[in-house]
Amino acid sequence: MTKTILKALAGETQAVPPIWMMRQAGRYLPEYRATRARAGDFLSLCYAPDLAAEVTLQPIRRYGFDAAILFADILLLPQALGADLWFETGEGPRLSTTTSAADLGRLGGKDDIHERLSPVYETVRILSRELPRETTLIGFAGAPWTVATYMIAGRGTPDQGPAHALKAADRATFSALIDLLTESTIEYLSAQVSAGAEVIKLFDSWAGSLKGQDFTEFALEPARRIIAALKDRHPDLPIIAFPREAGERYIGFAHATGADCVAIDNSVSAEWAAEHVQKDSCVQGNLDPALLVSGGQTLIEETRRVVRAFSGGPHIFNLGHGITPNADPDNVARMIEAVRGA
Ligand SMILES: Cc1c2[nH]c(c1CCC(=O)O)Cc1[nH]c(c(CCC(=O)O)c1C)Cc1[nH]c(c(CCC(=O)O)c1C)Cc1[nH]c(c(C)c1CCC(=O)O)C2
Repeated sequence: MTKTILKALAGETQAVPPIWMMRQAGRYLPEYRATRARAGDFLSLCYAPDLAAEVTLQPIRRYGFDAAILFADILLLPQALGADLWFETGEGPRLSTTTSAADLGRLGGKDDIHERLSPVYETVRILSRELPRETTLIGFAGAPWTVATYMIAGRGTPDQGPAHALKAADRATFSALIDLLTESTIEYLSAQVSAGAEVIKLFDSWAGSLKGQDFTEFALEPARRIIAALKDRHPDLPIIAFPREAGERYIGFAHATGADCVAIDNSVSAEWAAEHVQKDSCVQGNLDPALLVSGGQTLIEETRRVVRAFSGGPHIFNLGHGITPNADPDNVARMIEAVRGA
């Protein structure tokens, strides 16, 4: 039996699309909040393999999703390279900033990351033993540009201003940081695959703020390098790329990078993505996560609309971005019913 997610990634059109959800292990679930309280804080949860595996399994038990995504965070990699990382309650991540050649020189190299990240690999090993046979295990990392935006600013920013400023002022240092992240991401993801991850997803959450040649150089090209290196080491590995809010640049992204699937945010319509993106590859997406807060008949109709729009080709049902903490867990069940019963 081939798993439904792997069939979609191999290009198969299925009558009922497989389904999972970005941030499916998260604060909207009471059982997640309880395990997180046991761990103490978010980073302790990421580095405790038994508890990280437990929260990964919670949405699988509750909803029977077709895929589980490793519980970790894209900012563990900069921490493994030597950046300080902490989370301010209610505000989000904080990091020591990397904005000069001297800062870059203080970071470790691509082969120095594994000791710090070994608990993540252990989480993957536990999950590959404990997941149901039909469930696919997805590993992930942030794409170099997105991770760099946090390292340069030391926090999340609405417009990635500090990263754009460094790119303009000191392109050599900026490019060296992107290169270090590209090389380290290859090692990190390859270790996840060796530990048992069956699919890899590359999150470029801020790809949409790169325009023109910058998009080519800092979103497309690093993704291409990471995907080529991973497929060289693990020839059958399927890879999902998520250049969020890439708009027109979604077109041809799979072909140019070698990705097997492109995840689509909800700033474009499913009908547009079916016509322009799904013709080249599997697509994943793109229900508006806000519908899981508001629910009602609109949630059911929009869910059916996404399924219908993508029904002519390979499709993995998902949201356009992560589910939010204020979403209603019952709405998730209603959405799944609308996909599977549609
Ligand atoms: C930009 C980014 C980050 N992390 C991630 C991204 C890329 C995807 C995206 O755009 O959402 C990716 C991520 N973060 C998390 C996962 C786990 C797997 C999943 O369920 O999808 C994944 C794949 C757990 C998490 N990562 C985080 C949480 C919430 C932490 C908590 O429990 O308090 C979770 C479940 C924290 C986090 N981590 C990050 C931020 C900005 C925040 C704070 C925002 C928030 O609080 O929601 C960085």
